[in-house]
Amino acid sequence: MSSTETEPKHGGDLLQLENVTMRYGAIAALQDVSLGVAAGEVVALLGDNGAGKSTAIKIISGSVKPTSGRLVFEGIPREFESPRASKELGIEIVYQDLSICMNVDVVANFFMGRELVKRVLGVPVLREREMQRITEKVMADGGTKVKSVRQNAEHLSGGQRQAIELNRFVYWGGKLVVLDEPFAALGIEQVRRGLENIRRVRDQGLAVIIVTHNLHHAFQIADRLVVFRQGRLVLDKSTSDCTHETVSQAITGDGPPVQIQ
Ligand SMILES: Nc1ncnc2c1ncn2[C@@H]1O[C@H](COP(=O)(O)OP(=O)(O)OP(=O)(O)O)[C@@H](O)[C@H]1O
Repeated sequence: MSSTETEPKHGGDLLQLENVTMRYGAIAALQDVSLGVAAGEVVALLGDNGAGKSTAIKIISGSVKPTSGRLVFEGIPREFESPRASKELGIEIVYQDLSICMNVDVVANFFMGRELVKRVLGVPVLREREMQRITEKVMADGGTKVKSVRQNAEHLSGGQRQAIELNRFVYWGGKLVVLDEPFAALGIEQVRRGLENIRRVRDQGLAVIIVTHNLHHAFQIADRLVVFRQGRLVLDKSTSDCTHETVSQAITGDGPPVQIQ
């Protein structure tokens, strides 16, 4: 009897993990996982501690290589040999606040790395005023208000910092963003704004993966819910076809076995 409940494969035209297994010695962090993500879709990855969620996003980001299986991005099998390689393809992993630099302003955060690389390569760089203008415009287009883009990021709220991440991602031509526990440190109003930010980038045709332990948030924002348990993918369904109960049962393995497809 199978304990996996999946629907006919969804989308998946942007990123596909095909039969991916990841072993750490005797531990199988992921076992034969196949998962697709389409452009314009929000997918929530759920599962108890140690279920394999972080391993999945590490593989997508190129931080670790799977023991076996294939990654296909935009229809082409890829070797994601490094986080930089996946970034160049338009894949961004956002760990809680980690990629925002607190002691510089919003403009610097917005252009961090990118303009610096150009400078090193000797490519003409944007003037400071032009960078400020672009930052202001992209933040305004993204519906994010900050008092001044010359403020240090440390003076911004968690929600505003998250908005910088997403706006920056859109501006630099990102295609798939992975948000690891995006609402963990946010208050109710900030979560509401965060959900709006995510809907906006999704509506712009980007793919979003959210890793979360919060079922309520997953139901609010995700088009699809994917549950891992002990390294296996045990549920992959449209959110509208799930209930809190069925998802909780898939996470814990309690209750009647899920339906075989
Ligand atoms: N570098 C590693 N070396 C050995 N075992 C690892 C390593 N990374 C992860 N594991 C193991 O792989 C399994 C899956 O871990 P993973 O971090 O992917 O789970 P998770 O679903 O993200 O959990 P959490 O919600 O607690 O972050 C766990 O049993 C974990 O102990």
